[in-house]
Amino acid sequence: MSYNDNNGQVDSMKRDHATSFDIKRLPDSFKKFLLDNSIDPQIYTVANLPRYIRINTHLPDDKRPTLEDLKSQFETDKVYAVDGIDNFFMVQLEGTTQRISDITAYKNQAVFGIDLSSAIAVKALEIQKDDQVLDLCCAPGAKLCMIANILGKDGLGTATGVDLAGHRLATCRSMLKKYKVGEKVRLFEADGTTFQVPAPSRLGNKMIDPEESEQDGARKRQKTSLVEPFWSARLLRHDKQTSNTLYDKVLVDAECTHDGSIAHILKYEKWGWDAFETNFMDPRRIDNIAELQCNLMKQGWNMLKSGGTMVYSTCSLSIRQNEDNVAWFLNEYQDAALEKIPSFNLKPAKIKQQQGFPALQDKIEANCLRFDPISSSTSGFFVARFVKKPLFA
Ligand SMILES: C[S@@+](CC[C@H](N)C(=O)[O-])C[C@H]1O[C@@H](n2cnc3c(N)ncnc32)[C@H](O)[C@@H]1O
Repeated sequence: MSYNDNNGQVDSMKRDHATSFDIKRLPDSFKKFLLDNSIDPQIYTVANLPRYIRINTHLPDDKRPTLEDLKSQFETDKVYAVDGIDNFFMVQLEGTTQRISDITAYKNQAVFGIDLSSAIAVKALEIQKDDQVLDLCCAPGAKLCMIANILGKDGLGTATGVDLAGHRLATCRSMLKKYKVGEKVRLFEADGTTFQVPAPSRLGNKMIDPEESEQDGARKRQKTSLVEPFWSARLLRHDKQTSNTLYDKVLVDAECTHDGSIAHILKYEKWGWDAFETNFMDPRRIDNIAELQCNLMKQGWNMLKSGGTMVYSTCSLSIRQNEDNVAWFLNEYQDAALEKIPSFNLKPAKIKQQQGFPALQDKIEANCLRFDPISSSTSGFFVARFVKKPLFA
């Protein structure tokens, strides 16, 4: 492992990978899935990946742990600030008995765990304090907490989280409350492929969109029926859903086969691979997931302002759910421009070859990011960022 610890910042993520899992134990259908997607099965043998935490910046400065506090609480010097992502730290836990949940900063809600690849997806939204942000698949909510944290307490920015699963949204609500970051957040239990609630028009007694007049609102109020939120912060509770306002930023962190989440896949060792095959490897299930992802991207785009940014991400490493979907989207939406995303200290994996639109391959390779345990020492993750251009500029 080589780190430059001069000022506590990560210089290089090169590390020796310990192995813990015999890939011969993976079921045949999954091995075929990996082969079809040119995914190296060795990624499932990588153990002791670094862990990542974000400081809860809703807390006042004197309640936030410093790098030295974190080293002392983790009982290791191997804690590093991630260069380029404020308030974000990597910790190498092997050799210590501590877990993230053991440290005082975690117990005081001063830090939360979130993988660096996920943080890069949130960072790619380039959230500003007045942004209206839509998170179309928000539960259980680590990215939504980070979004709320970046929006901060000043400004007119809000976050709207949507998820189909009520029980997962309940976890999300608990997280927002636990970290006390939900004062400008609302949640909807809804299908993201048809979700049409506009960005809120008011934050408490402040107008978010000054061009939206009361009269317009009253006229539209007669036509629209209110979609009841699953949960809403007090400041957003009386939104009449009558604005015409679309969102500045949309995150589509789509439902996927989760094959990039090594910890998730290895749980099936205990649960039984049969359940994994039924849940994820059935070809009809994979077709349906890819179609769902395209429909989520479509609706995310419909709800995005001109000039706005949409980030698409999955924790799958399959071509079908990543490069193929990006190519499909670029071909479908002439107003979509793919933008390069900084990878910070991480060394991304190679972008795979999609089949549908060969002319778009160079653009996808130049702009999208793939992460995996071997290349980047993170969970498997894919991120693409689109900006909505004016159609007839
Ligand atoms: C990868 S997880 C999202 C993780 C989340 N962004 C986070 O950071 O914790 C995908 C989520 O999509 C939700 N989902 C599945 N189908 C959906 C749909 N049609 N509309 C909205 N959410 C959906 C699932 O319930 C699941 O919570």
